[in-house]
Amino acid sequence: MAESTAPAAQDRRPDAPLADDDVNVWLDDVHVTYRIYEDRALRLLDLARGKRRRFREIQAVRGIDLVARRGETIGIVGRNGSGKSTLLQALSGLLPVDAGEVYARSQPTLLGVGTALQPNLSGRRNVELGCLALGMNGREVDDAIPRVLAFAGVQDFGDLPLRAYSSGMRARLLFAIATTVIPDILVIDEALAVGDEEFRDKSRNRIKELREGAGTVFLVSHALDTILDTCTRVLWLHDGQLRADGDPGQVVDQYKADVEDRRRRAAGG
Ligand SMILES: Nc1ncnc2c1ncn2[C@@H]1O[C@H](COP(=O)(O)OP(=O)(O)OP(=O)(O)O)[C@@H](O)[C@H]1O
Repeated sequence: MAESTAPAAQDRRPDAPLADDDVNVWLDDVHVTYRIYEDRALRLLDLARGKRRRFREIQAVRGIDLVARRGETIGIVGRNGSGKSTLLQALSGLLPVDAGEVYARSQPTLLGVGTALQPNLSGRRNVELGCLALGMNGREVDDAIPRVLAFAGVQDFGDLPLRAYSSGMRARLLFAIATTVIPDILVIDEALAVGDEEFRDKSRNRIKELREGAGTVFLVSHALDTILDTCTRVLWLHDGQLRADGDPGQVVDQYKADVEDRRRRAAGG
């Protein structure tokens, strides 16, 4: 059973936890289901025969309750397909929920490996567009460009199109853009894992600054060392549900023990 910091049942009013100034995000019994239509050829055949389209439902997130406070860096661990990315997208407002509610004090900034940068535009231009999207004015953008390129370590590549960057360089630039303005709520999906060791240290420090700036950071990663180094609290997601929520060391140990157990059982031991 997860030790959840979810609000008590009698507090389930829309604004109950948000009345507390320290609460940045509140997930109230959130469910997300994907509906996937089967093979296109079969679908056309079904339509021709007047049958209804066949689909499968995948309940990726099943009833998550969570209260996230300022100053928390919340790691999310779990095996492949356990619903981590889906939860981050729902939390960031990019995916509709089927049931439950997501409350956030401000728009979360989602930083993921797949987040869009424009491959045919230069690094400089991508920084410019990113900073404008974050609400900076022209002068702030001009100031930010060299700083962001330098933080990402791509100052010598500023004029080259992004397609000439390695995937690590792109991830570094994305991280640098998203963290120029300190967001209240930063959501990171594996992005740290892409940078090299030196950049991981820089991004870890940057996350610490964000946390000290009283923001809330969510971080999904399979790199448990990064989770332990960075997070103040860890959630373990399993089959779309919370298995544990609490102290990073304890939750990561429980998760590792479960992985080991599964490995032994799979090996027939
Ligand atoms: N766009 C999608 N359409 C349909 N099903 C999806 C989609 N994205 C994810 N799923 C399904 O939802 C479930 C949760 O996937 P999700 O990507 O959230 O897991 P995850 O824990 O982030 O996995 P990983 O560690 O592999 O990145 C999986 O069963 C997956 O097959």
